[in-house]
Amino acid sequence: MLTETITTQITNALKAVADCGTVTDIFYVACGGSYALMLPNQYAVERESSSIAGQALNAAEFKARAPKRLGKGSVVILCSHSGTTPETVEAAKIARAAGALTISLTHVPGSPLDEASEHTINYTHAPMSMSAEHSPAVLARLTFGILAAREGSKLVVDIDAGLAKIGGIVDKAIADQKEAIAAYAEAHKREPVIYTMASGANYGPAYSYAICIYQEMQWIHSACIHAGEYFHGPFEITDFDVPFVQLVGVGASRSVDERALAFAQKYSQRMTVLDAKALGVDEMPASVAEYLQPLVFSSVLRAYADKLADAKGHPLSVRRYMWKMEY
Ligand SMILES: N[C@@H]1[C@@H](O)[C@H](O)[C@@H](COP(=O)(O)O)O[C@@H]1O
Repeated sequence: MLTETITTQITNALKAVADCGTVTDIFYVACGGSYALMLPNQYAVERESSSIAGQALNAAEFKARAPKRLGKGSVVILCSHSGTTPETVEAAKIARAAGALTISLTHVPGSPLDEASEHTINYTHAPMSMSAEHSPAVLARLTFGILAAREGSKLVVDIDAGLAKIGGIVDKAIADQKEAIAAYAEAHKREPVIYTMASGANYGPAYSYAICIYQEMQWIHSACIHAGEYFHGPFEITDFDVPFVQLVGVGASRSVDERALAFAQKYSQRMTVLDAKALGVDEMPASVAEYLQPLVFSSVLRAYADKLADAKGHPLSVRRYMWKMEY
């Protein structure tokens, strides 16, 4: 059941996009886990739009890079869960000053990001579940809503149909994976290093898992390896005892994932493989499954993270520096 507020907020933001004289660029700007949510949207714009360029940038990089194309023809979509990350708030101010239309996602109404942006969407937050009102779903609705408004794309209809099913798909996938999740947590609770690997739209959730779950929340050394880049450096660290979590997606980049998996499985005995097909992603319309699969992966991966945190006795909420030290 969609709440009136979130749908109205999205509708109002999309109306503003439709009313713009021209839209040549969408900049997706955020930090950390919120930035990772943007990456599948950049991917979708690159795959589907003939007239709009999509670019996802860390908010500090957005300020430093000062894209020359930023201006009246730009829509800048920002996200900060807390609404307080200074780089993201400043990016909203920079975007507005440049004449861009700013649309922000935050969980906290009245937060500095909310105040700094023309349009705000206050999404639902409930890890290990998914709905059309969770932040990555809101981003997909915005991205495909913009493509509908500016280019007449019909895919937003399929996005809505996919999102109507996504809660059930995620619940079933997590239930089906219960034993695999428990086995993974036991087998990895003392690992000092775990790599993640993915490509295409799934690079975002794999990146988020490496930096937010392993590094930030579990203090495990990690890096996210792009499956296509694996053969151009990273594969040299592969060994029988080196653990990887690999996401194998549906859609255009699946062959990139499969090539990396075939090699990694030959030399590592520590591969944890999550295949979108086994997670029920194919139940969504084929036209958009590759754009919505990150929502399934991120929810299932969160279930893996929760169990690992339990097995390690290291709660996901513990930080040494974040929100405690000056940075
Ligand atoms: N895992 C994320 C971090 O990566 C991020 O830096 C921080 C602030 O993010 P936000 O701007 O979304 O509040 O929150 C979370 O802990």
